[in-house]
Amino acid sequence: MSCEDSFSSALLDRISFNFWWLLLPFVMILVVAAFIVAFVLLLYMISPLISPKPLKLNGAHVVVTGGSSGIGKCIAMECYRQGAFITLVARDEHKLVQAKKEVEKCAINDKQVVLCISVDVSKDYSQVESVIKQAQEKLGPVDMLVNCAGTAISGKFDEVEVDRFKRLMEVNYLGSVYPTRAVITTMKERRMGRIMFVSSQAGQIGLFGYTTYSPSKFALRGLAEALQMEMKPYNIYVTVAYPPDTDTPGFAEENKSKPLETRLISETSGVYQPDQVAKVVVKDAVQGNFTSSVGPDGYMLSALTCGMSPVTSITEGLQQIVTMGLFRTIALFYLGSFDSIVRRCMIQREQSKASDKRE
Ligand SMILES: NC(=O)C1=CN([C@@H]2O[C@H](COP(=O)(O)OP(=O)(O)OC[C@H]3O[C@@H](n4cnc5c(N)ncnc54)[C@H](OP(=O)(O)O)[C@@H]3O)[C@@H](O)[C@H]2O)C=CC1
Ligand SMILES: CCCCCCCCCCCCCCCC(=O)[C@@H](N)CO
Repeated sequence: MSCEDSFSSALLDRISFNFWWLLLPFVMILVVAAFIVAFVLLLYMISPLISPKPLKLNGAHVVVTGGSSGIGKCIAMECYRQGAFITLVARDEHKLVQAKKEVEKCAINDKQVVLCISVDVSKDYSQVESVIKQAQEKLGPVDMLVNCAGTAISGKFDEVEVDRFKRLMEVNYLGSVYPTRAVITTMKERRMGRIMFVSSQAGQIGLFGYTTYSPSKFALRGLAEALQMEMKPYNIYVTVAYPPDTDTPGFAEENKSKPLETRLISETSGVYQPDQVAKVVVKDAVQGNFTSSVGPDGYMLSALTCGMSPVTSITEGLQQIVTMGLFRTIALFYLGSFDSIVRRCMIQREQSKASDKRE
């Protein structure tokens, strides 16, 4: 190799070496950009998980529709025990007066007041609006609205009277829309508030015998999700409660005409006491949790059916991510057992029909 050759190859090495160094700033920019993107993504993931500030029930005005009986009455009592002022809304005045006495027994100071208002929440919006106005004039703006007025009917799809489908949508769905509409403007102005919708486990799964009832409870979830997205910037938090079978006058009434299949399937989840249910759902609403469920089956159902519903804590989000597949596996077994209940009931009925004919 000549002297000249070795000189030019050294020069070439130098040039290529410098070329790589030239890339370094670009690489650094890329790394920084990647970090920024990852950070922004993380912020996006975390931002819906930030928990709201809990509502102080002491001195707050809580309106409970369906507050004269069952779950609603227990919710009113639970809030009263925490120092709230209560408006009970229902139709029957006699039941309202009785409930007022029971709620008053839970007082923790002598300033607390229970107001009763008799109105049908499902019929006329202007009526609902005017009674809410009355309540606000007496006890101040509503801090929390609990939509608990509702009825359950069970029966086979082709045996339920046709007008019941409309009636249940009126009571359970519109009966929650109207009071919510009546309180929301003031809540938006005050940049605070809580709205609770009392759905049901039958608002998470459609079961035999609930073709009238389930849709009216599923509807509440759609309303709640859309409303929550609109209301979050105003610091208003929406909660959907999904109680299991609960020992109330309404439940006793429903049981009188419940198909055997519905009874057997529902037994999977057991019967709870209304004060147990009230404690859980009030706590969730105060914390601003979007979903409120009761009992282990309730917990599994809520994780399984979370879909695109809002999350209110990091643990809730993580639990959903981790448990969903497992719960779906468990759910397949439940679904299998429900199918077999339905099949067995049908075979039994056909056998007893056949033996009746023979006699
Ligand atoms: N008990 C259970 O197993 C479960 C119940 N739920 C839901 O919880 C809620 C309460 O149930 P529960 O406590 O058992 O029921 P109850 O029948 O014991 O109480 C229902 C309450 O709602 C009121 N109400 C009914 N219709 C209207 C109306 N049109 N306008 C105003 N008030 C009305 C009733 O008073 P009045 O009749 O005087 O108007 C009563 O205060 C319902 O929405 C129900 O679907 C959910 C899951 C399980
Ligand atoms: C992992 C998956 C777990 C699945 C568990 C399924 C349990 C099903 C039980 C359904 C009970 C229906 C309650 C209806 C209550 C109601 O709203 C009426 N009683 C009103 O009066």
